[in-house]
Amino acid sequence: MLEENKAKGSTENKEEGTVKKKKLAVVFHSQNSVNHKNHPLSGKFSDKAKKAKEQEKKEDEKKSPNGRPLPPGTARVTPLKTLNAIQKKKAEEEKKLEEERLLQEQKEREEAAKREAEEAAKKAVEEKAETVEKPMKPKVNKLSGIVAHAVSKDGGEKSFDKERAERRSSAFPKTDRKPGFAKDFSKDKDFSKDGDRRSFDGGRGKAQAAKKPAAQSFAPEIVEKQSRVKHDAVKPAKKTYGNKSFENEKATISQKNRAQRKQNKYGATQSYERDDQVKVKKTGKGAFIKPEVVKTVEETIKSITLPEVITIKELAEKMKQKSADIIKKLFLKGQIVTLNTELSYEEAENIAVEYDILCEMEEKVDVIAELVQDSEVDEEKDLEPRPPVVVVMGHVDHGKTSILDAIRNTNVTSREHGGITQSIGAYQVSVKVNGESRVVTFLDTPGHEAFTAMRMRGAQSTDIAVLVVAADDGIKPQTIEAINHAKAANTEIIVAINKIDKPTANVEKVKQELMAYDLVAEDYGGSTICCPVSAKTGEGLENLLENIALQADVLELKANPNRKAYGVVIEAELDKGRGSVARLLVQKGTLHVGDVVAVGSAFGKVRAMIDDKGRRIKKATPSMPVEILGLNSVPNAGEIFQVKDNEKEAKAYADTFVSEGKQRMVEESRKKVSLDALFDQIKAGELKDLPIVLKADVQGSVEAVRDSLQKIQNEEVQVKVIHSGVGAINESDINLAIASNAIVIGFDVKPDATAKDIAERENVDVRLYNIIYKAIEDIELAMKGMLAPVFEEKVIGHAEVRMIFKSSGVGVIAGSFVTDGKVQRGAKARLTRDGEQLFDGNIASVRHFKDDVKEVGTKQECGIVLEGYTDIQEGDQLEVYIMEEVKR
Ligand SMILES: Nc1nc2c(ncn2[C@@H]2O[C@H](COP(=O)(O)OP(=O)(O)OP(=O)(O)O)[C@@H](O)[C@H]2O)c(=O)[nH]1
Repeated sequence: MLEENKAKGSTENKEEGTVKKKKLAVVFHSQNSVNHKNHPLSGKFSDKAKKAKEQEKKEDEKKSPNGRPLPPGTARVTPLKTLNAIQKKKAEEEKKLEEERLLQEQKEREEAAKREAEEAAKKAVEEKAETVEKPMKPKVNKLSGIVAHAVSKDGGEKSFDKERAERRSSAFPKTDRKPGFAKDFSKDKDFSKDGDRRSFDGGRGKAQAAKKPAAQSFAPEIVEKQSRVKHDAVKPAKKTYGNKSFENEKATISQKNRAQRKQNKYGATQSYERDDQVKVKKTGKGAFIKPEVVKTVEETIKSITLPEVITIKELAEKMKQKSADIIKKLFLKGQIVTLNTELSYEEAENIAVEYDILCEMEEKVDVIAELVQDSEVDEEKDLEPRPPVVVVMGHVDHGKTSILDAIRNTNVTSREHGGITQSIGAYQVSVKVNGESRVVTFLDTPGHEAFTAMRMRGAQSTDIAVLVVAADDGIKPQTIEAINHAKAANTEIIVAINKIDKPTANVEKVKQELMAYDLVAEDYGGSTICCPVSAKTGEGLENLLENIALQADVLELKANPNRKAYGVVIEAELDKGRGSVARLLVQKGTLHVGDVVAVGSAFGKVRAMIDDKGRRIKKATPSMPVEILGLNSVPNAGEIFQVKDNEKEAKAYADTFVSEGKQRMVEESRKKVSLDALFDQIKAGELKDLPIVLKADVQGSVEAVRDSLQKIQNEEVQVKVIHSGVGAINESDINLAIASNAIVIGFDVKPDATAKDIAERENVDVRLYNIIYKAIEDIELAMKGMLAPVFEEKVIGHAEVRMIFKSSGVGVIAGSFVTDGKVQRGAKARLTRDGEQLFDGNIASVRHFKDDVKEVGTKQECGIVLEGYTDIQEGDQLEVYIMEEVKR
């Protein structure tokens, strides 16, 4: 109807003009008003109607819901059903809102995750590019691999989304997305952690989750740090929780406080956490945080190597500490030291231990020993039999030279005979053994010299020692010496019982005597080969040679001839016309003319080579003695020679030898065994045996002293008498002592002049005794480090008595004139009259005029009081001396 009126009015308006229009407007107004009687809702909103309605409502309220009037005094209430419905509706509305909000948040998170993934992908690509350029560190390698997997083009994103959805559904089960979620979320610590991480970091969570296993296997620290970083990094996101964020934040704060309390308790954690927090702030929300490898501080025990002696300064440098600190520490312990104070290894070790530093004793490399060592290792298949090298030893006049000559003369062919013009210290002979031609090399240097010199570098140059014993004389001191030399060098001994042509010869007696020296002849049940020979008649020589050859077979003497030559110098000299001449024994390989030889401090190219028959030869094979020309200087006998590739190499060898040799000489002179240093050497573990060379005036003494000495031993060291004999200490004894680093003990004997010279030069400790127990006591004390010092008399001046004074207080004063030197208080004096010594004792006091003085010098007058001696006369001579401690 309204529509109709509207249409009608508009038509009328159009038809009747403006006046009508006005009227119509009024009509329209009245007709459209709800107050108009024609209005369809007329009366509905009128005051009257309103009032009526209210009245009706009041009436209704007085009725029960089912329309019955309420009893007076009761009010109408909303039914429970209706209330429930209202609440349900409200809850549904709230739920709807909450779901919408969560959906919104989820959307936001997905977007954030996408951004993260993109960023991670970008980083991975960058890292990959870096790893292509540089060699990858393990950490980068693993991480880049993981990231690459997370963003791989095909399926990478897909699996990423899928995994993210899975994780989200597991991290946020739908039942948890309720209004109480935030509260529960914050209360549940474990869930809160994971939930935080998984829900807020989105894509990063995925990437990191993907990294996690790899990172764990790589270094647990990485994972720990990552989780902490992520946990903090998501904090700002919590604020987006709208009205729930407050509760969430409260939970975070309480969590933080708990962490803080924990941090305060453990300082280390505190600083660690703080560092991370700083990092989080820097990186900001949503940024990809590259996990850092936390360097594990491993407790490493430092160790240093120390020499036997070290200065404070050197020690500080080795320990990387300040010298001042060490000096201070020692000072506080009552030790006053300076930078240059030398410390023993033990002292230095004690200091180092205080700095938690372990010490090791510096191992001294014997450069020369290394240098002379044969660097080439011969294989068994390359070895070929070589002639034995034999040395002939024995007592004086027992026939050594005669035997050697006889062997040489009977074994050289007529062609060679005339050729023997010179001795080169060794020669070779051919022997027929069982119809087979065999060669034997003889060294014709005096036996013990050959041993001592050859043993200089520890080279075993001789294979067999022929001990010559005259059948008519038996074992003599030098025979024993020779036995001991051979034994000390571990050389096989073949006994040649010589002069069997003599009527007084007694072969059996010699064999019996030999038994005292552990040389038991085969026919006496032993293994020592004894060959009766006569150098004069030549009898038995063939048999001797055969036995030598057989013994060589037993010893299986072999060498590789196809390699660079290596051997030993037999002797060497400077020849006026030919320069340096060295006689060598080739032990391995083949020496050729033109080879460059290095031998000790000498070197040079072999210019010429001469054999034992004086012939020029081009090459020398194992066990061959040769004379070579061409060295730049004269080498020492016993020195090792080696063939080098070129002169430069040989020169370098020689240079090292010279420099090291000097150093070694200093050290060796210090290291020589002496009773004074014995204890230190034992303690340092340098000594296990104490070798002794014993000489006495009679055999009875030798045995008595030897037996007593050999009984001396303690836990660390044992006395070993390596040689004992009757007679003065000679050159040979000293040489043996040098070669074996032994102490020489003389009982009622003295060293001869040469022996004394060598002993002094070579620092050999020679001890002389005339009472057995004193010798034993000294060695025992030395082994315990308690050997008393030795004092030596030192004359300091002479005086002549010119006047006698008598004093009631001091007795007789010898008014004397000091002719030379000085007279010293506390010194000793010997008074002689007409060459006869009347007094030897202490000087009680020395006066100059009336004053007591410490000393009076040459050409001065003084008063001397002798302790306990008054029978002094004018003209008496006084020799003043002091007792000085001598270093032994
Ligand atoms: N009857 C006899 N005399 C011999 C024999 N061998 C050596 N002689 C003699 O013994 C003496 C010493 O001989 P050498 O060969 O000089 O003895 P050595 O051991 O070499 O002597 P040194 O070189 O001084 O150590 C000489 O007069 C030889 O003639 C032998 O078998 N029978």
